[in-house]
Formats: sequence, C-alpha cells, structure tokens
Amino acid sequence: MPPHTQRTPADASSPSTPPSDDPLQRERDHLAASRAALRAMRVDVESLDLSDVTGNWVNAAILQREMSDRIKALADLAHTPLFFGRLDYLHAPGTDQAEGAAGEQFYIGRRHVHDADGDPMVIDWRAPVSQPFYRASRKEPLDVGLRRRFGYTGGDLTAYEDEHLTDPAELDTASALLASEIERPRVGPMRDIVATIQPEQDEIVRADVTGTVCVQGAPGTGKTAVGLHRVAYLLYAHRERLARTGTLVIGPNRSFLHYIEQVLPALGELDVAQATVEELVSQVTVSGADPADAAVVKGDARMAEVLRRAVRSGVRMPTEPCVVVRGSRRWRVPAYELEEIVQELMDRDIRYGAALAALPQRIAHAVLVKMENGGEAPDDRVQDAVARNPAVKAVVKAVWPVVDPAKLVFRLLSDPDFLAACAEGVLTPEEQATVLWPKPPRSLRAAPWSLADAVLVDEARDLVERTHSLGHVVLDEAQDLSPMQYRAVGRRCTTGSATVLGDIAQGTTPWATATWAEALRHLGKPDSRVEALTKTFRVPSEVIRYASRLLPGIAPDLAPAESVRESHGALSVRRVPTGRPDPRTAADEPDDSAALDAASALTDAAPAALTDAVVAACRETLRNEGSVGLIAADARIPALAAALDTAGLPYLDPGTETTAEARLTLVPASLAKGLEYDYVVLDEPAAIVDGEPDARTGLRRLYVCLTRPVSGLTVLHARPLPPVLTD
Ligand SMILES: Nc1ncnc2c1ncn2[C@@H]1O[C@H](COP(=O)(O)OP(=O)(O)OP(=O)(O)O)[C@@H](O)[C@H]1O
Repeated sequence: MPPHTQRTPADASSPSTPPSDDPLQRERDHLAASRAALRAMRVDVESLDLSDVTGNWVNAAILQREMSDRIKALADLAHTPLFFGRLDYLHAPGTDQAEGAAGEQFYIGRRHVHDADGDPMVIDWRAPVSQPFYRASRKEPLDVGLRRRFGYTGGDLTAYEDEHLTDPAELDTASALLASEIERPRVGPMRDIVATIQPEQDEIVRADVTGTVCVQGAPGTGKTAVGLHRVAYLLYAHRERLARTGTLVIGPNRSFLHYIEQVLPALGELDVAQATVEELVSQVTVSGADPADAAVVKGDARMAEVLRRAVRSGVRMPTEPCVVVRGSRRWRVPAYELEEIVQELMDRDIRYGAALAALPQRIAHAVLVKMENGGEAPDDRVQDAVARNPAVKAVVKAVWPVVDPAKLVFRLLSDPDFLAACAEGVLTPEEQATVLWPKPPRSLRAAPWSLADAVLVDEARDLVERTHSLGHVVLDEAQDLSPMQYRAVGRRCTTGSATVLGDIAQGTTPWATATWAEALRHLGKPDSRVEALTKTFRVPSEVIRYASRLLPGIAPDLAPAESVRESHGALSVRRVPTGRPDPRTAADEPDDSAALDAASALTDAAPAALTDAVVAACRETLRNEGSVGLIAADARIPALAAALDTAGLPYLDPGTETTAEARLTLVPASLAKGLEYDYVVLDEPAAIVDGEPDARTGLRRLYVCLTRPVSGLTVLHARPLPPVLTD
C-alpha cells in the first residue's frame, strides 16, 4: 500500500459497494457509532436522580455542579471531530509483546467515549496508550503497525492517511493532513493542535508534573499552544491532585488571555484560572506608571533584601521586664530573657507574621516555667491566658509591631531616610533617589501605585504571611518579567511546578531577562530543564529568514528558526516614495531624548503617501482568505484609524475576535505580541523601532511585529529600514 493514501468519499465508495467493505465508510460508521455512544453517556448522566444520594443541600449543590460540568464536557461539538487518529498496535499494549498476543486498535480523540458495555470507542489523547500517536516513528515504531490520521471537512470525516511504521518499503513522506492543518486560515478563535502535536512538543506537554520546564521557542513554534495542552494533560493525568491545589495560566494582558481561553474548553477543561501578573499582585490598585529607570531598580532582585530589612526594621529589643499579675502573685520575665526570645525568633527563618503569632506564646511559656519553679502546676489553658495578658500584649506591641505591607512600601518610597536605612549597601544613593516618589503622595489612598510597586507590596506581604502555592503555573511570554515579578510568580508555585514559556529575542521590557538560567533562579526553580523549540508553524520561511536577520543584534545566542512551510512570494517589502529626503536612518540615530523627540515628530508627520499606500495594501490583502493585521507604531494608530475610516474599511481592536465578515485588525505594535494573522501589513518599521526607549528594544519590538503572519507579510516604509533589513 502506498504511504499517505488519501481518499475522498467520491473515490472511496460507490453506491453499489456495501458500506462495510469500504475502509473510509467503516471509519465513518465508527464515528457515527461513537457519536451515538457519547449521546448515550450524556443521557445516562442527565437521567441520574440525585435526591436519594444527597444527604444535605450543600452536598446536593456540589454534586449538581459536578454533574452539569460533566454534561457540558460530554457535549458533542459539531465542528470538533470526536476522533482524529487511529493506532493499530502490533500487540495488545501491556502484554510485553508476548508471542501470539492479539494487536489492538484505538481511536484517538479529545475525550474518552465508551459503548454500553464499557468498551472504549474513543481514547482520550492524553491517555498513555495514545502517546505513540505523537511519538512513534519509523526509527522507533513503539509497537505501532499502523498510524492513521483522519481529515474532516466541516464535521464530516472525508479522508484518511496511513503510515505503516514497520513496513520498510514505505517511504517517510510528509503528512498532507498535517500540512493542511498548518495552512488553514486563522479566522475565528484560536484552535487546539491536539491532532498534530509534534514529537518535540509532546515531550514538553507530557513532561513530569513534579519538575519545572522552561521552553525557549522562536516565534510561532507553538509555545502558547504547548502550554495550554500541557495544562490539559496535567489535569487529566493528575486530576485529583491539581483539583485540590489549583492550576493557573499567566499571560501578558487580558486580550491575550481572552485569545487563549477558548482553547481549554475544546480540550475538555473548564476549571483553569487565568491572570495577568498585575491581577496576581492586586493588593493595591495600580494607577501610575514608572519611568523605565525607576521600574528597573524596583524590579531588581536586590529589592527583596531592602524589603526584608524594612519589614523587620520595627523590631526593638526589650529594655524593660514583663510583669504578669495572676491572682495574688506577680511573675517577672527579665529584659535579658525577653531579648533572648526575640533574638531567637529573628534568627529563625520564619515569616514575620508567624513570629508575631509565636512571640506571646514564647513569653507565656517563660512565665509558665517560672510558675512551675514556684510550685504551681499550670496547664495549656493557663499558657493561653497568659499569652493574652495585657502586660504580654504590651511587650509584643512594643518589640514586634504589626506590619501592613502597603504602608511599609508607601513609607519606603516616600521617606528618604527610611529607604536609606533599609537599602544601605544594597542600593546606591542614585538608585535610591530613582525609586523615591518625586512628590510623596498625601495618603495611602492617593498613592499612584505602579505595577512594580504592587509587586513590592506583594513581596512584603509574603515576608509577613506565606503566599498560597498552587499545584501548577504556566507562565507565557515569560521573557518580559522583572526579577521581582519572577519571585511573585515563583511564590505561587513553591510547592508545585511551573511551565515557563518565552523567547529572549522577544523581550521588550527594560528589565527583560538576559538568560533563562537567571529567570529560573529568581523563580526559585534553578535546576529546571530548558528545552528549545526551533520549528515555526506560523511564520513562512521567507518571512522568518528576513526577521531572523535581526537576531545577531537582539539575541546573539539564539539560532534562527526553521519554518515548516516553504512559501514563495510570502514577503513583499515596498518603499513608498514621498518626494522628500530622509533625514537619517533608524540605525544611526543617537540614543538621546532630543533624537527621540525628533523621531516622534517624524512619526506623527508620516507622509500622507505612506498612509495611502498602507490603506491600499490592506484593501489588496483583504482579497485573500483569512485575517489581516495592520501593525503599526502606537503613535501611528490614530492617523491610520482615521485613514481606514475615511476609506470605509472597517477594522477591529486586537482583543476582538475576527470573523468571516470582520477580518481586519488594527494592531498597535505594543500589543502585537502573541497574536497572529493570516496576512500582516506592517507600517513604517523605523517608527516601530523609534517607539521604544532604546534601539535594541526597538529592534526586538520590530522582530515581534514581523513574525505575526501565517501566510504573507507586506512591509511599507517611507523612512529607511534598519540596515540589516536592507539588501
Ligand atoms: N503541532 C502543530 N500543529 C499545527 N499547528 C501548530 C502546531 N504547533 C503550533 N501550531 C500553530 O502555530 C501557531 C503558533 O503557535 P503559538 O502561538 O503557540 O506559538 P508561540 O511560540 O507562542 O509564538 P509567539 O512566540 O510568536 O507568540 C498557532 O496557530 C498554532 O496553532
């Protein structure tokens, strides 16, 4: 049999052939039977009578919720095929390839379906028996004789493709179904990749839950997709444990999270929390922004030591004895003894709040020892009562005051002497001046908290009281976090593990991490393994080669990505003549504020010819099938929006999903990260570079923008391109 046989209903069956003789029809029959079995499973759950089994209304409510979740999970989604693959094992799995053991056949799908006898009709893709579907190869067939992939049109099974992994005569050719899945237009919500997960991606998806995995992946290599499938896998393989401990996906912004949140329900998972870093540290409301230099210092890991000192700065050594009066007797704990107790709590590595709770008990214990020595026989209740005695409370208040994390950070940022005392030898005087508020706010409520400040408050809070740790955290676009932000994420998985996804070349914050080793250290997972993904499923080869020319300047240690798709004519770079000389190039601009002012003046005054050409390019590109993203420097967005309005071209915001009717999105460069469009029209690269505080960050932002297209990229420029992008 030739490899990769693909059949359509037209050539696979004729009206005269009995259905059971035709392999494609047999598969369609299995699909119909599986659907019927799924319906029966749903009816079973719906008809369960809970009145007998629930003793009280709380149990009834919990059970009811579980049932309605289960009913939702058992829905047969018309456009998500129930199974997408089949594995024919040479031997029954688990029989250790025993002589004579019969091979077994499994259909692989998004969820488990069984018939009335409980025999499996579709196996969940996450089950161990499904793993060879993703990993088996000719070199290592993993006891699989046949791997079959199914093709669907709408909800109909219309094709299949076979690989006989142990047949030496069969050639190792690329899968046409995989290629068509990768090529499909991107209109609508993001889809899962469960049918086409690649071996190197599967290794990450199924990595052990106890370890943290960090993925360095070039644009479009599937980092986000892998992260989401990993969550779905872990919830399947460790459901009980993670239901108890919780799972969280952290993304850079809400529109990004909205974009990805549609995938998990299709994979059968409804219970995964999502948050941005800002939402994670929401002790105070963020209303301000820091200049880059202040944010860099506030985000530096040294701030953890400053905060540690600040939290303990109020601790005073006792100078007076503690005298407890009980009945007719007075018990006296001398100052030196109290000092020993306080010193011991200082030396022990326990949270400030835990020490505060322990201190009155320690003093009470000292009193109890004296009582015993004095011939009394006090019990535990006496110790509790002594701990609550006003004299003990007064000592505690004087030596170990309550710390409010927000008030503490407020004081650090507004009181130069306090900051100097806590930061001595840690931050230079200049750095201290940088983090202080220029004009101290009048009250806590009036404080213009920035995100970096909120992270400091979160750290201070953790020094006082342990942060709740989850079972697993997925951190996407991780390269953009500051050391203090890594610590904030890390303390949310101290007892669990993390999946860290990112691309050093796409780091666009002034505090972006230089290496994954450093990031993992701040996260508190220094020994985690780092995997690289270098095959891009999104960006066409011509485009990724073009964008990769920026790599030596922005991330010299990274190898350029390879594209899975050769596509000719995917890249078009057009210079728009404006009739006026270009004053300078993007690359030789000096990095000072005068130059930046001049640059933004230039950006604002982009020639009308460029705007016209960009609108025309959008119109031309919209003739293709699929979504179109017009990406431009943030400063250019108002002018382009006005031009699109005038031209009568409707457009969407990045957070809004494209539909067949509304396919054009106007994307500010600062929001382009993580998004993808079939076609991208890129406006004035030099303006995108100028939109950032320094040239390297500008070029990294440009790299992000250049790598958003799936099928085609049109670059329009009036100003010169960065030199590495000119031929
Ligand atoms: N194995 C696969 N089969 C089919 N499509 C895939 C596969 N892996 C990834 N893709 C597709 O490639 C595109 C890029 O994936 P994704 O957004 O996860 O990449 P990324 O590495 O996070 O990219 P970026 O760094 O640019 O944000 C998506 O459309 C995704 O569905």
